[in-house]
Amino acid sequence: MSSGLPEPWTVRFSKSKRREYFFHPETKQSQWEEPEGTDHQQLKQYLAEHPLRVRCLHLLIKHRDSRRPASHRSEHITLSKEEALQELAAYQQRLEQGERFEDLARERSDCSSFKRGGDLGHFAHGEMQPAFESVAFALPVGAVSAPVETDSGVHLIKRVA
Ligand SMILES: O=C(O)CN(Cc1ccccc1)C(=O)c1nc(-c2ccccc2)[nH]c1C(=O)O
Repeated sequence: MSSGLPEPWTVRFSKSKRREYFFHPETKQSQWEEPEGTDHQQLKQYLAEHPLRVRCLHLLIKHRDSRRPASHRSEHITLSKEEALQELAAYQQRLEQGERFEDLARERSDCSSFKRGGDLGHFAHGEMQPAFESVAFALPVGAVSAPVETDSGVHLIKRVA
């Protein structure tokens, strides 16, 4: 679907100003106003279907091959990736049985976000590891991912906004 922006303009999210801005990848020009010739209605429709940022919870289980195999739970994580995936599958079942994602993340996540029930807040493209980002942005609001592997470990991701 077209963004309604004249080529090759793109739309990005400014974290500092917490709003979208427009960027021309060739001239490197950026501006707050919609570029000349933008189809405003099409841009609004596009942004409704292609959010510039999402908000997710996640439950991270680290293993011995994680980039930093340590967390608030263990100074030296020796779990294999296989064992971590098996543990994650058990958490998927508990979610399917109705337990709250936040409670399970608080109970088990190796990420420092455990104390916030796994809440990572809002993030835009380019802020998370690629595998994490692509799954997070593809999730419908309210949905939980299948296990996702990153350099940090293995994750379940729930999109909340
Ligand atoms: O990968 C590394 O070298 C170390 N990290 C990165 C990190 C460390 C502390 C805070 C946030 C991210 C982690 O292992 C890590 N990654 C995450 C993470 C990964 C994907 C999405 C959100 C958080 N959390 C943690 C953590 O310890 O708390």
